[in-house]
Amino acid sequence: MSSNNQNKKNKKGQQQQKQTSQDDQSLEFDHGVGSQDQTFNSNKRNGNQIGMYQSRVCSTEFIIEESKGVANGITDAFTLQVGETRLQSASQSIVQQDHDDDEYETDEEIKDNAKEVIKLVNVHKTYLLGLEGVPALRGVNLTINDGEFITILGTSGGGKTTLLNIIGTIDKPSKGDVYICGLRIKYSTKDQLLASIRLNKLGFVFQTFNLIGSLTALENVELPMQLRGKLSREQIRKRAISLLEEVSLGSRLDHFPNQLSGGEQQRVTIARAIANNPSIILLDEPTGDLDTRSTDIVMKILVDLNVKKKITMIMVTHDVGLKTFANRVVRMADGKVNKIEEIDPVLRNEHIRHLDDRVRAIHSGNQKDVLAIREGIKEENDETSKLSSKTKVVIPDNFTALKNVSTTKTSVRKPQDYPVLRERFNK
Ligand SMILES: Nc1ncnc2c1ncn2[C@@H]1O[C@H](COP(=O)(O)OP(=O)(O)OP(=O)(O)O)[C@@H](O)[C@H]1O
Repeated sequence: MSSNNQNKKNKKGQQQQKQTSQDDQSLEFDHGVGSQDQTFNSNKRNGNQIGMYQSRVCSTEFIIEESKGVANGITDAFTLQVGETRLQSASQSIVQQDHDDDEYETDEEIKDNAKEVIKLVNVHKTYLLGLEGVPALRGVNLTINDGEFITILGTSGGGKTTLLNIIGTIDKPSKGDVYICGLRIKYSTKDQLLASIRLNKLGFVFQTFNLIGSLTALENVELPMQLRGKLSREQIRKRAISLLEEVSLGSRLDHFPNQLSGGEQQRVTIARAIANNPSIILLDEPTGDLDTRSTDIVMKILVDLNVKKKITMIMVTHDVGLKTFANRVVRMADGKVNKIEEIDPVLRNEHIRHLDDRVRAIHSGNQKDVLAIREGIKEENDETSKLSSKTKVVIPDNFTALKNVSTTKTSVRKPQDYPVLRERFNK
């Protein structure tokens, strides 16, 4: 597109905005990622003024309602509502938008940043510990494109989690610019707006699963959809079931987190994370508590979400073996990005193919195949098999208790099997 056309488009966009009943009112956003394609429109629906913020890769819908009894200037006369959650004091998030033609970027720049979903420019984060400041990030610059899989590796205390929290809007930078889907996050950005971004744009998966213990797997997955308030009860239930089926937990819907293994809990967390169709999933050590088998299953789900559904993945991990599932590896130390490594696509595809083979073998129950396929540890496998052929477990005669151990299969227990839960389940 020529810059003339772009300028015309921008001007037209500005005129259209001026013609709306929300003349000159817009969500606050600065010109950052994909700014040339950001639009703000509003129209009336069911008596509510609906605002739609849209960039090339993201969109967020808001209900703007004239609030009652507030008349201190036009920017104070609105309350921002997202889904069912009325967001108070959002008037400060709705400010004058005055685009000047010269604020738009050139065609070259448009091509360059068309797919950026995250951009951090000289980001600092200092935590206050008593009277002392703890510098966690010291000038981080990073751009992540739509659909990329990024792994963040680095030294302990290097700032990986802090960086993830800032990208996830859980924390705000002390200094520097953060753009998420084109929206600029500042220290002054209202918590309500951040909550809306989290609910609509981001999915989270943590090492510790963070499932709500008193809710079943199904209820945990339903929760973000209920908070968002866009689907009916039936639609939410149907989608939650299908998401759990997608992560092979269709038979465990009514199970509580403490009745699931670590790997299964993590799969529930992933189903919950994708419930609202996020553009980006943030993962902090998602396989940190899992054995290799569960790690493979979880990684296969994550890689599929990235490759097939084009969801951007940003994963903090200590497991160097996982780095080849990413497009790029960001290495952090002392609060800085000290290296960014591109993974050769051929190598990445090969590793993904090996992963597919291993997971297929796991599902077919052939653990021997899984070990044989596991690349990079072949020699170790050889050592292990030598060891296992030599090593014999001898049970001493006087250990009768062990000799009489029953070898019947462990049955899967349902909530009804637990007296404490039976009452709740039958309600
Ligand atoms: N809430 C906090 N208050 C004070 N200091 C903090 C806080 N969170 C993190 N820090 C400090 O910030 C620095 C970066 O911590 P961060 O957790 O981001 O590192 P990390 O790379 O994720 O470490 P690890 O790999 O050990 O999890 C560390 O020095 C840490 O002690």
